[in-house]
Amino acid sequence: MSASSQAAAASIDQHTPMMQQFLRIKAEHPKHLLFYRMGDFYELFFDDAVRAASLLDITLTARGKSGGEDIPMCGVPYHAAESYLARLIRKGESVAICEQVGDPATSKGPVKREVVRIITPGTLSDEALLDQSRDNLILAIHQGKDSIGVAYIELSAGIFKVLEVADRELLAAELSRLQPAEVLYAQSSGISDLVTSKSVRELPPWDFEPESAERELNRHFGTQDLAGFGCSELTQAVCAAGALLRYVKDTQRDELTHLTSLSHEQNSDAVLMDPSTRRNLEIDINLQGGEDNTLYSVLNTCKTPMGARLLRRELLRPMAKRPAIERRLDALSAIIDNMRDGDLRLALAGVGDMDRILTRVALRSARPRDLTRLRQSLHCVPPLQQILEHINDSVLTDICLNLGDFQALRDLLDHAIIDNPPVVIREGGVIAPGFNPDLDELRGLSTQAGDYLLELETRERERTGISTLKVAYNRVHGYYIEMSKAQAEQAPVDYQRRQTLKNVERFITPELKAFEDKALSAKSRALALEKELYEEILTTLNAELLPLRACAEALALLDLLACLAERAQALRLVRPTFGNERLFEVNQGRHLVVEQVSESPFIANDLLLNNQREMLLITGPNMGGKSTYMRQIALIALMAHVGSYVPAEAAHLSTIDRIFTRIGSSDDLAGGRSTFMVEMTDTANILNNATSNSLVLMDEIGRGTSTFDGLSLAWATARRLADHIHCFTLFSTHYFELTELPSLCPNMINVHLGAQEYNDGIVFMHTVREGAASQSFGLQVAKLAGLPANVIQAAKTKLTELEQGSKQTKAATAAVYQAELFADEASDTVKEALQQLNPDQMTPIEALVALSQLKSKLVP
Ligand SMILES: Nc1ncnc2c1ncn2[C@@H]1O[C@H](COP(=O)(O)OP(=O)(O)OP(=O)(O)O)[C@@H](O)[C@H]1O
Repeated sequence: MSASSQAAAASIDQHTPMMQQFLRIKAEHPKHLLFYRMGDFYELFFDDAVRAASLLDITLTARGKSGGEDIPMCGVPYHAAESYLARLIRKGESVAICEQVGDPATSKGPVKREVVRIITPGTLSDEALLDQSRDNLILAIHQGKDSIGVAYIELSAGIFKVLEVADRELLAAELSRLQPAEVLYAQSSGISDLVTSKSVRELPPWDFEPESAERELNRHFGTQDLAGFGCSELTQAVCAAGALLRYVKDTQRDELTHLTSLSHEQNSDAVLMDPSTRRNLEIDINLQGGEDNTLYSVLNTCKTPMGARLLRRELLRPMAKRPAIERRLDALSAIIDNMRDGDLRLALAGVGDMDRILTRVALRSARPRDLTRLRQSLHCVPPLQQILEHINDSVLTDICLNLGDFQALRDLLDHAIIDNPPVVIREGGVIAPGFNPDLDELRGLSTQAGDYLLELETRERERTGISTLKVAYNRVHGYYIEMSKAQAEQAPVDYQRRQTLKNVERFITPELKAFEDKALSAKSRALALEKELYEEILTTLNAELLPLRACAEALALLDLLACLAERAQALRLVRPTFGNERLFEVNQGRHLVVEQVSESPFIANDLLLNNQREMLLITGPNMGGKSTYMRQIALIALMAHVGSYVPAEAAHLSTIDRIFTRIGSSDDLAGGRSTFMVEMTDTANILNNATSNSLVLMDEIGRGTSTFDGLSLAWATARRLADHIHCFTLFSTHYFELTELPSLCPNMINVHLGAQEYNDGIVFMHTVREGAASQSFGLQVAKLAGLPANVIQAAKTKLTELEQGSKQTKAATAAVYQAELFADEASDTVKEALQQLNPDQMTPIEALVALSQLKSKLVP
């Protein structure tokens, strides 16, 4: 039996009143670690203590007894709680923060305590707990009959969105894009296998009930129905959104007024990519799971964390609609043509993480330094507007408008908050002098105290004749007059003993006591007033939350555009053009990431895909550059759809709806799928879902199984894509048999990556040329890789043997084919005779004789 169940079993009355209070509160939060505030510590008891002590590697002790057993306990200091919380949350735990809310002075029994907030991995807003480079989402899923509803909230940025997907595949794609920190779904809804987040919560099914979900959302937004958000038809998504909103409100113990709207993410607005495509293209995470050498790492030079997070979001969900893409491209061109990216970036450098600061303002947990960073960000606005006013572009004009005019707020923050305030308001010293006359007066009393105390000290030294006498102050005992033990006997009669230490005695006099009362009350009144003023400033900011939020969004977008403009120039990128005709033409395209990391110069290559050339069959030696070429094409398409310039001399394309990739082979052992199974699942997904507007990359499919099986599967897949789906496809293969396909399918074209033999070795040209490769160079590449010479020699001998065998197999296949032609009439003797023939070892005369003998058997 666990410790807390033991406690529960033991009658609650057997516990101390404090422990009774703890158990009552804990019973309401069985799934959270309860941080129970006791003075300067948060303490944890029973199972919570055992769990937290092991997760945090802190000492587990005991406090009191329950049912005769010690009660396990551990604690963390209140002032350092954040770092402990961060560690627990990173491990997927949720923590209920229970504070003392009553006044200890007037409380009978234990002081009143309440859970004021529940911190869960998906509902973070504290700066110390958040990773500034990525969104932190909480997401809810509701499985309906025909579709799956998804809702997610990014609390720290005030984002609330819904979407619906048709099936589990698309749900997996969205989960891999959004990477939620916490996921909610209804018990036994059958989707748990798709969710990989560390923190998942199963809620009772009735939390997702449609009517109450709609009511909850309408009440929150003050709306009659959800049509204004374009969500009235989205039953499943609304169920998910209702459950999600209720959960987040419950954990935050807040009305979340900063979540001001709900928006519908339409699938048709975005270029969709499934999880393996995102992984294969190494968009923001490389194949090893790190962040370096990814498209995001090469493109991200944003000046603000908001801009960087927006860039990541956009790369994972590029735009699918041409007008939206072109608006973005126009804005980018306008910045580049006016050469203003440098100025913009300079001005943006002072902008802080305003998005997240505003959420803390809304939740009233903003700290003094949040306000100074907000002030600094608002000061960056006018110079940015000045730059933007000179550029003629509709997106930039909108940004300029949305940046807003916050003169009054700027002035308020300038006057209200000192330059470098302390971290927290608790000890005061945050509100600037001159902001509030009452505060100045109260503070004056404390400051004048310094002069008064000096004067008192001189006076008392003279009166007592003790020249080493000191007047001082400490937090526990207040003001005192101190002298050595030996001198204490000369203390006047009005000196009352306050504290005795080893070598000194401390006294208080009636005069000093009267002063202390006045000074201390001035100090505490000043502190109370300061807190009041701080709250008022938060209220003033909250009244402007909507325009401030719009300003933060505009800053993020501007940062993104300035970053893309800077990258376009630094990396020699070009503006892509979009047309209505199906086309994908690239002149001298490059792979940005390979180009950055490679020491040798990158060889640029062309591409042409159109209605007549829908599929490229790519052959060439290992290491020739097939995968690089295919990925570079997909990345160019992706960047163009983000509205970015692309690495090429020119690029003309039409919009695409999805990018699919079947690249490389990795086992999914955890998911119980072998390499070949993963390969075939990916292929099935492509064949089932690709449309004529999709871009498909197929890298060497079929290599995970036996040659004939693999060849047949690759053959049939290529034909399906070219004959029926008509998507733009890049299909690389080592099966030379496939290079015959273009003679059957006119929309397929052979291209190859060049290589040349040189002194028994190989030189890769990395250039893409029309036509099929003539040989595979496998052994040369193996030699290059350092395979021992004797192994290479043995492989050569075997290769010759196999090539011989293959010729015979081909001849035998032809013979069988012939036999089948005559199958109806052919007697068993003919079949037998055919099987015994070995055309490779026959002279022409022997062949002729055999032929005439066969004929005589068939046609007597
Ligand atoms: N266009 C290029 N310019 C310069 N270097 C390149 C180019 N393309 C590829 N490379 C280099 O060649 C290496 C091999 O490329 P890649 O993996 O694309 O070959 P591959 O043909 O797909 O090989 P395999 O068939 O073994 O999978 C890359 O790591 C890169 O360093």
